[in-house]
Amino acid sequence: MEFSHVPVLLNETIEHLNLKAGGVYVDATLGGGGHSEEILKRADCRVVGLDQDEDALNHAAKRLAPFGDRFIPVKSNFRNIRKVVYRLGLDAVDGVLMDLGVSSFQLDNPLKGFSFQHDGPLDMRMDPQNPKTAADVVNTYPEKELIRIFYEYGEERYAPQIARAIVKRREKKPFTSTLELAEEIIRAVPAKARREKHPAKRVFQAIRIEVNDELSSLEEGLVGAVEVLKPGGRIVVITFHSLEDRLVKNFFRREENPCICPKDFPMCVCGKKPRLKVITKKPLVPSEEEIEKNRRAHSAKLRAAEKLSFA
Ligand SMILES: C[S@@+](CC[C@H](N)C(=O)[O-])C[C@H]1O[C@@H](n2cnc3c(N)ncnc32)[C@H](O)[C@@H]1O
Repeated sequence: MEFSHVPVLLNETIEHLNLKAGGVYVDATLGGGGHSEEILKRADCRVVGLDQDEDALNHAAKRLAPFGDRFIPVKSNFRNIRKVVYRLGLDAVDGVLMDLGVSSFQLDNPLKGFSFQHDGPLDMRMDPQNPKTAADVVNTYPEKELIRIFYEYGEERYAPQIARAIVKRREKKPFTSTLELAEEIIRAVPAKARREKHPAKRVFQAIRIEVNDELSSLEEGLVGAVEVLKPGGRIVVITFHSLEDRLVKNFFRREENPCICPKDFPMCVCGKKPRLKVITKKPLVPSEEEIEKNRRAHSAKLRAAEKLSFA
């Protein structure tokens, strides 16, 4: 299968990473290697590229082979960024990029089971070694738990109706394919909801987040990223839905202003010191021109922050 993924907010990412010759940058979501390639072209630096999907990693390693030992591929979840950096014998790095979610390659490959439009196995694992698949979630989670996931991770208003329909149907025959599930979701929502976005979009997002434990990975990855950054180093995060964006925004805010003392205290006694300065007070979004060329970019938001010198 052809690997095609157009990097989102490419110039904005490069600009906010503030690249310098001799620097070391972690691309924590290597994917097709588009962002990494541009980083390697724009500065005489090194890139450590992480992905939990071995197919993505192998493809990107081939694409970036011309850069020789300036590119270091590592199969890992970015929640382990600290371990990866220290194992490579590095004390700290100059920048970290996270371009979240799945790549077009993963979405368009029916065998990975991410798409509600192409039929494939109910899988959705970015890392095939992860024991939990989408089929496990859909066929074994209690109804209450499905409702919670659809509400929390999909912000799906028809969560109870969809969860009920899934549980009723699986009692007769467990779900095995993406289209079976998508069709059941379509039947479960009221007719007016079928006219809006594809009714399965939010539920598929929710199941994908659950299968890959995406929000905890992100939280842990952000903590690790701040720790491995050198003073003055930058972290750039591109998100694709409001849950991720809120998590990043709140994390950056807490790191910029961590004091937990009551507001009426004359001075800080909690001792918590800021570690980041937020560079993007509002998130950057793609231009209309970029969205026209690449539909996938339409929900992207970029936030960047810099590690403080005394952190
Ligand atoms: C949106 S794509 C990145 C595309 C890339 N920036 C490019 O230009 O081609 C996201 C990639 O990150 C990987 N990924 C997502 N979450 C991850 C995590 N927690 N740890 C490691 N890799 C992750 C996915 O497998 C996918 O290949």
